[in-house]
Amino acid sequence: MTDFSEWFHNILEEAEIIDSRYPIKGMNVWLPYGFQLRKHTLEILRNILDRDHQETLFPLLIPEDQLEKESIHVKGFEDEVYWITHGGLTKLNKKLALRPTSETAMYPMFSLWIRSHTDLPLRIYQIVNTFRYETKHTRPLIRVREITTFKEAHTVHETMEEAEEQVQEAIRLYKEFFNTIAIPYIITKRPPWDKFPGSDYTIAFDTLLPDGKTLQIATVHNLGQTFSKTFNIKFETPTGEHEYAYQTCYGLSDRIIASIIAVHGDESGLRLPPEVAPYQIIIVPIIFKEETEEIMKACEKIRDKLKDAGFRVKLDDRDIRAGRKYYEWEMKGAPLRIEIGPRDLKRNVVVVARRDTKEKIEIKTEDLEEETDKILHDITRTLREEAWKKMQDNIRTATNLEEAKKIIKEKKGIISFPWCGDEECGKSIEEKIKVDILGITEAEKKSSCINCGKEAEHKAFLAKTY
Ligand SMILES: Nc1ncnc2c1ncn2[C@@H]1O[C@H](COS(=O)(=O)NC(=O)[C@@H](N)CS)[C@@H](O)[C@H]1O
Ligand SMILES: [Mg+2]
Ligand SMILES: [Zn+2]
Repeated sequence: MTDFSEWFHNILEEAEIIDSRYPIKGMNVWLPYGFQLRKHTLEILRNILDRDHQETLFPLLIPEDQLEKESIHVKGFEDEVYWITHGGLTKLNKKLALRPTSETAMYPMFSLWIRSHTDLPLRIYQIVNTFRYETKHTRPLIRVREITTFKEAHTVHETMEEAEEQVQEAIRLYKEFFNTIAIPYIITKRPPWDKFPGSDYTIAFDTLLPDGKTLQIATVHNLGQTFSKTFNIKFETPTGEHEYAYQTCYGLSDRIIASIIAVHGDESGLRLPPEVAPYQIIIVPIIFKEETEEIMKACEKIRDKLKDAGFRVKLDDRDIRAGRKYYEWEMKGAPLRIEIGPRDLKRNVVVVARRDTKEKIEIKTEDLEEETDKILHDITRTLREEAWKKMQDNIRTATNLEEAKKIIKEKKGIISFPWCGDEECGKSIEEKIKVDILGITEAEKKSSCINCGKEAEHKAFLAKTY
């Protein structure tokens, strides 16, 4: 893990997550094993969202005049939009954009759908690919040009209070999601210069990667009435007036998979939380010439029993050395491995090896389902606690710029500091010590700003970021 970037790129290939040899920069192929990891991750996300959102699907292409309606929004994306100019040999009379995000695809339709307060609140989401011509260094899963797993939720409300409540609800459901996949986060309100283009404000979830840089893994935006005024999303109130609606949107992307890989990985490769692992249990027969038949029978019986109990289990019966199998499934992050040899068979036990702690446990065969379930839950808890501790051990406080500079130079990580909140002061901090201000959290006891000395009513965080 000395060179995280190298480790990350290698493991994506070795664990067969994606193939980045596709001949367009920033666009990659999901390989079957990686696709299953993505599929199980999205299942968890959908189960959470489907409680009070409805899933939809909008067209990929956005007419130029629609994309450009909201001036601040389009300004924020103008250098990232991919354009389509031809249909076959025919030049299109107006360019079509590949959605970089779908506000301008959705909101003209919302304007048609929403007439009365009885049509509100509207809460929809889609999980699609979006396209951003990223000019900064692209990196698989972390900064891609085709964002293949872009979950965007968009909500419409009668009042600002309801929109505020929806922002809090989005934060709650993201916390539940990240806790389920054992990813730690810090939540801050982005500085005004870093909020989503066209939004009133942006709340962001950042996690810390092993190289001490933070990754923005989800964002929640309060859009106020900016887009409803631009796209004429109005509703008739119970007393017959016509009001512009209040909106929010919240998104996450392939970076979720990047964080599962990066945060939980170790020298031997991936360590996947059982909730998302393509295989939760790998059975490896320990074969000795004379008793092959019996061993295989016992393994198949145990595989069927665990499958019936609802686990994702694979019997690795390839004709290769057991040690090769151990290496491979440790590298691919399978949470549990079950070894069954002649001695175990005689004593009616199996040996279970945990991927998170690498400890081996002997379990009576008849207790296997119950014990497996307990151990898998314990693996998620262990991964979550370890990841939270690693992140919290790397949040340090600086009371002056020199201190902040020193910590960033030596350790990177996240730095909490008192900040006045002024834009030019914030920008000068970013300039002076080459960091990004992640944002502010709830106001803390008054102190003086790390940079300008004025009264600081914010506790802010800064870090080197992706
Ligand atoms: N080039 C990229 N590659 C991978 N993930 C990205 C990229 N750009 C943004 N993301 C992720 O996508 C999330 C949502 O993007 S966003 O611009 O912040 N927000 C939106 O687009 C809103 N419309 C959310 S519905 C970000 O928080 C970030 O985690
Ligand atoms: Mg961007
Ligand atoms: Zn200041």
